[in-house]
Amino acid sequence: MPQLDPRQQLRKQIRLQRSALSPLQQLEASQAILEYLQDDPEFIPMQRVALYLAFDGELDLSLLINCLWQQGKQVYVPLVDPTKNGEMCFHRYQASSPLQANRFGIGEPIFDAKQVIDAQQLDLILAPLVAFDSQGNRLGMGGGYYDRLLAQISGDKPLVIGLAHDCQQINEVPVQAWDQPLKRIITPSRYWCW
Ligand SMILES: Nc1nc2c(c(=O)[nH]1)N(C=O)[C@@H](CNc1ccc(C(=O)N[C@@H](CCC(=O)O)C(=O)O)cc1)CN2
Ligand SMILES: Nc1ncnc2c1ncn2[C@@H]1O[C@H](COP(=O)(O)OP(=O)(O)OP(=O)(O)O)[C@@H](O)[C@H]1O
Repeated sequence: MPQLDPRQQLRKQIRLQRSALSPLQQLEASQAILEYLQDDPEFIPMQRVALYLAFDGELDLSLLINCLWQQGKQVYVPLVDPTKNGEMCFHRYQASSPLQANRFGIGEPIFDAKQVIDAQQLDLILAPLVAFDSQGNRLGMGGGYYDRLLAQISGDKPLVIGLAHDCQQINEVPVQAWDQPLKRIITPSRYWCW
């Protein structure tokens, strides 16, 4: 059997831990995130928010999504390009948007070029991750989707915040040259800012 590389091993281990969280732990985590964001004055003017549709034990954002819709804000979710390896865009997601599973089994809206937004037009990106460390280093699912996208962003806008359960924190992410460290991460127990 070929050995998994250390990043693959970490992904496997943390994904298992994350999937083992109970429905109650998941619910409490979702509520905690909603409270952090609702109480943050910085968040109030933000109109265009990209986030993700949770799978595999990721911190579930359904509560937040409903709250954003109620506030009349625009919600965007990732849509992977099936023709280009590693490329994704952010696509509008409304209560009426039909969803279909992508190649990874993650729900996404049906592609419509008019509903794609340039990342630079967003106010906020809430990014999923598999593992993070106390320096803000991020390990994702391994597709390089967010690394590529975040590499195109410069300046203060959009604000990028990683979201994770506390159990996703590890001592040290084995970083690669292309990894994009995060300036902020929110977990149910802590708001990290670097
Ligand atoms: N909710 C959510 N949506 C997201 C991401 C995410 O991390 N979370 N992504 C963030 O990048 C992109 C999808 N990235 C992914 C990359 C790899 C795998 C995955 O399951 N890989 C398999 C093996 C590869 C395959 O099936 O082709 C595996 O690891 O077992 C899933 C999603 C876009 N959408
Ligand atoms: N800015 C970039 N430009 C081109 N290729 C990149 C870039 N960032 C990452 N990649 C490629 O993507 C692949 C996967 O990267 P990595 O393992 O770091 O993904 P990840 O951070 O875990 O996943 P994700 O960012 O999708 O959550 C690597 O082989 C890397 O070469």
